Amino acid sequence: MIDVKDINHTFLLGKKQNETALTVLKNISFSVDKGDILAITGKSGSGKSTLLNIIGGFMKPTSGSVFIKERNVTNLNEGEYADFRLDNIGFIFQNFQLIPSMTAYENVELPLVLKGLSEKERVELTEQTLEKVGLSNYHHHYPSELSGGQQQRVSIARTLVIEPPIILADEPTGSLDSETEQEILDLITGLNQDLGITFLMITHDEEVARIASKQIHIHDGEIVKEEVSA
Ligand SMILES: Nc1ncnc2c1ncn2[C@@H]1O[C@H](COP(=O)(O)OP(=O)(O)OP(=O)(O)O)[C@@H](O)[C@H]1O
Repeated sequence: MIDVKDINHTFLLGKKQNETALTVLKNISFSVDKGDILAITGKSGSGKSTLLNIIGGFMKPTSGSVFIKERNVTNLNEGEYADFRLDNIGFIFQNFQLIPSMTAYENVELPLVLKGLSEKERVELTEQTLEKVGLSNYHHHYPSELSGGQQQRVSIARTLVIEPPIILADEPTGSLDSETEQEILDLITGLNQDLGITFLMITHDEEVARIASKQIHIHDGEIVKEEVSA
């Protein structure tokens, strides 16, 4: 479903004419099958977020290609990638990235507004999705009126509402306590098993990596270990 082929990435730092090059990804290749949960592990600064940003189309790699559903997405321009994302890729972030001035319901409904769905379709899908994440009674709450775990559920619902086949998650439980972390991991595992959603997840937490079907470990921009769970 996702094929990452020979990705290299170098940042140029400093002023023009006086730049220094920092290579943060070296010859990264791996593939993810439909229904996998892939954990990308590695210490701070190893290049995990850069890799996820490249796969999510927010950055172009210096060289190499990413194929998603057999399409070479590295060649897409910004607008084309935005359309591709809306149909194929959801995102979950450590700090939830909800819009504070919108209620839980409005946050979840937003991608459907962007997709141009009718109000009737939006109501149905938004209500169903909030129910799937266990937040039927929280439609009118603003993010500041919700716990961290509830906010992450809203952010998962916001991504789920467009029914993406793939979800990219950057430390999805990084700011939650261990009990809440387990609830969110159960939700992710359930979505993977029940809806067949493929997850790519950055984590430095062994507990989180444990739910993965496959793990790649990055050190200084290189894959140094690849493991498939039994
Ligand atoms: N926009 C940028 N410009 C220059 N250097 C960058 C940029 N983004 C990241 N880097 C550098 O690239 C390296 C890899 O960063 P990256 O954020 O991918 O690591 P990470 O493994 O996700 O770290 P963390 O776990 O702390 O989030 C770091 O040395 C970082 O300083």
